Amino acid sequence: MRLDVITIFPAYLAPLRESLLGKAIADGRVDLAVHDLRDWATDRHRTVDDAPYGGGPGMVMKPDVWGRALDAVAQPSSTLVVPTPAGRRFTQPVAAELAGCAHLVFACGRYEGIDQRFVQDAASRMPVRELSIGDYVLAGGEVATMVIVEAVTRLLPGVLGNPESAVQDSFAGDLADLVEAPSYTRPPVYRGLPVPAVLTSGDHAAVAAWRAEQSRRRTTENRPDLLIQ
Ligand SMILES: Nc1nc2cc(Br)ccc2s1
Repeated sequence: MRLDVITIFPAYLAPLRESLLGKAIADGRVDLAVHDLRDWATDRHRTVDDAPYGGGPGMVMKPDVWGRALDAVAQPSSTLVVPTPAGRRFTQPVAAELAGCAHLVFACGRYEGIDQRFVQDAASRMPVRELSIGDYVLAGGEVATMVIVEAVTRLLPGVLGNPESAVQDSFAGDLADLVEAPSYTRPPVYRGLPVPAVLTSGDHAAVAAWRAEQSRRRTTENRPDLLIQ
């Protein structure tokens, strides 16, 4: 998979080269390039924004600068991902879908967002996914891009140390609409708190049943919205 990220704060994306994704890049499983949007600005001030038509607070990012940037990195197999609070919800199934893409281009908006004509024009020549990572507003799309990139690339073959982990994730595979059961490891007693006895019983069927019940209990307590579908 190739990832191109376009942003006015390239340094913000530095953490993507750490940990699992950093190893996937070193192993050649993922190609990552981060680009400074201002490289495609045409004036000496490298301007990327302007006042909003129709009035209102803040500034809007210019479509022409974004259009030139996308033209420079796009390939026939590209999918454009635009993190935005106004987008469709980014979920584990969406992460799995994006993990099947050959090339993802991330457009990190700032200010009041990107002129919609950039998205409209891009959609005439490639798949475009406007995605929300949650019902809150960040200062820009960079953090949302890192969330999406991590959720997607951990699903790629060979990136996760133990691919079984992805099957037992919350919201995925066996737990499609449930959160995962709580996890425990040594010591057997921590500050007077023992590990649930079933987990040291050696009875795999009992452990599986207990975990399924714990997933249902936790989902009911923390995410009842997942049960109404
Ligand atoms: N939750 C999110 N907030 C924002 C803000 C901007 Br500005 C750009 C993208 C996103 S995604």
